[in-house]
Amino acid sequence: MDTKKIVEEIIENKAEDGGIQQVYFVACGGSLGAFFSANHFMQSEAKKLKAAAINSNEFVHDTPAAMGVNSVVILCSHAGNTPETVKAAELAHNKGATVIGMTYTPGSPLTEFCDYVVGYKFRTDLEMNFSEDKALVPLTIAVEILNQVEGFEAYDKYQDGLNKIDGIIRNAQKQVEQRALDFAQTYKDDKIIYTMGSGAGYGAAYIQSICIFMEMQWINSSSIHTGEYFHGPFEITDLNTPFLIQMNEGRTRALDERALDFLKKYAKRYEVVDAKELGLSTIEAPVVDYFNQTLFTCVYDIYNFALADARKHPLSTRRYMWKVEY
Ligand SMILES: O=P(O)(O)OC[C@H]1O[C@](O)(CO)[C@@H](O)[C@@H]1O
Repeated sequence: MDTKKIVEEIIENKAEDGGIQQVYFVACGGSLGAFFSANHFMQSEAKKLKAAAINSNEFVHDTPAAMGVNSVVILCSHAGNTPETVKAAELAHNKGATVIGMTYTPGSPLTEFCDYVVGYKFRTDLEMNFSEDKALVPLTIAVEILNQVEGFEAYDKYQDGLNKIDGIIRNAQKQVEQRALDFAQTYKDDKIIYTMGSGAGYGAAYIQSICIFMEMQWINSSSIHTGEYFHGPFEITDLNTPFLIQMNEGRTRALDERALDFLKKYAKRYEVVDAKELGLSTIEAPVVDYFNQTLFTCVYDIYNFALADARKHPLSTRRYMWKVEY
């Protein structure tokens, strides 16, 4: 069933109970980060609908009081077997919420408690169109929910963006090929790399920090919000500390520019990934913000393969994950 029909059916089923009032995005790690732009979209654009992105275990132990028959709970687990995400799905199901499960693994344990199961493509899928990316699938669901519940004026502009994003990302990936190799050579021996970002693109910086630098490369990191940078983190800026700063195209670009101006003055080792320079501006202004995350994540792929190669540390290396009890 396509997204539009799924949302129509959910609205019909909830019509007598007060309709959809809340949307919760629930997952762990990279799958939670993939929800950030969809959640940001809801929080920015909705006048009545409430939305939150919540770690699965927090959702289980500190369940929002409003969660129930008027909620749509969208969960994501790539493997579909992260225990706390499966538990969160079961809890949402038992409370009467409509449960949408996103997984890359059909038939995985997560799907047992889902009213709808939605797939997505992963960036290693050679045949993929980037509009089916893990961050864009929940965003498309969110756009559909908002449009059908409250109306969303830029709905057609969003569909146009979906049609354009694949070409934009393919060009951008080519554009950064040499830069990624240079980055890998420059930073391969660093023990710490901070990431910086803001707004609807922030999820890419978050994933890059926790899943790539920390999990897959064992490099210390933290994602710093460019607006928050001036309220603490900027004190660690010096000529040696590396930063990867992403520049959004859209409403929060001013925050990123302010942080970059400071880096230009007081830092020396920073890499700039700029959505405007990478061609995102062909997507129309009212919706362009929401495409930053997928562009950055897919461009980081090129950097990450180069870095892993230069460091001789494959992205699949783990010490604890899936190996010990946790
Ligand atoms: O529930 P999922 O999406 O399979 O996630 C499992 C793991 O994969 C990651 O998203 C990336 O390896 C981790 O952050 C997470 O712990």
